[in-house]
Amino acid sequence: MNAPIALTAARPVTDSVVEVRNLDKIYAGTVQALKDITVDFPRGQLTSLLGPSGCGKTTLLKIIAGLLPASAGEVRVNGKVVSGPGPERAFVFQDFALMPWASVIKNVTFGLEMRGMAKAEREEIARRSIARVGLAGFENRYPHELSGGMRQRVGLARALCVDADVVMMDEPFSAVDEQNRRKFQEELLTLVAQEKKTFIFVTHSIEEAVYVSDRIVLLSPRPGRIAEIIEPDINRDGDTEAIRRHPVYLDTVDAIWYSLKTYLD
Ligand SMILES: Nc1ncnc2c1ncn2[C@@H]1O[C@H](COP(=O)(O)OP(=O)(O)OP(=O)(O)O)[C@@H](O)[C@H]1O
Repeated sequence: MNAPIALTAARPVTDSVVEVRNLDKIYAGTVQALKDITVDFPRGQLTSLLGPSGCGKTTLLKIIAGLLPASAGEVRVNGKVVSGPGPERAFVFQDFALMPWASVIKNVTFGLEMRGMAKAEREEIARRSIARVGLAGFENRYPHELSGGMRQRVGLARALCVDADVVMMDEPFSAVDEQNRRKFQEELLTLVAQEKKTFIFVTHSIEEAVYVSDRIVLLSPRPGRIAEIIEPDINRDGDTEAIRRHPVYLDTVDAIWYSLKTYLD
């Protein structure tokens, strides 16, 4: 079988927020999760990390977040070497990591409270970000009173309210049903356009990556290496529903599937 189309190769990055250089990760001295990863994340864009299960997507994201040390190589954010978490980076966890005993607003203000911000100011900021993710009116509810999709929004509101340059999301839509997943993907596009932040998004769904990403970093199976970097040439300014029927969307999904399939054969 021939590849359906050539993938649109990425252009060189001129303004990167995050620079990853020659990164290796070896767990417990034996499991090589990542090998010689060098990649740039352009400012204001959404970049997806895509690849088969176990290829090191979460590992790479956590190293960029400063939650996990690299075994070799380095990450720079706005030119500064990462040695731990920092206020310019926010992380949305796969399970949203909400505090079950705390209300929505308390969960959202947590990061600001850690920074020592006064209560009135942090609550005002939190209310704004809760509204931005469509949860106005739910400030005093508790996580167990919310659906999976709403909990996901709380996790996102918490990441937005710390006003980080870089928002990292680890499979944020994996716990919601297909209909909500589509809705969130559309909302994410609006958010990326409005927020002018740099988003790094982990997914193992090819369709999702092509739908939401300006740039897709395709990783090979473990040890994860950069297989390809793709920039789907899709205009995302207009009707978000139309993207899924766009010939470039369909061809790019096919071409990535073909590319990943070579690893499975
Ligand atoms: N703490 C750990 N100790 C040892 N090995 C680990 C550890 N964490 C992850 N690994 C291994 O490293 C590899 C990469 O894991 P990682 O979770 O980054 O992959 P992933 O691409 O995010 O996977 P998935 O799509 O299934 O979430 C896997 O083989 C995993 O088993």
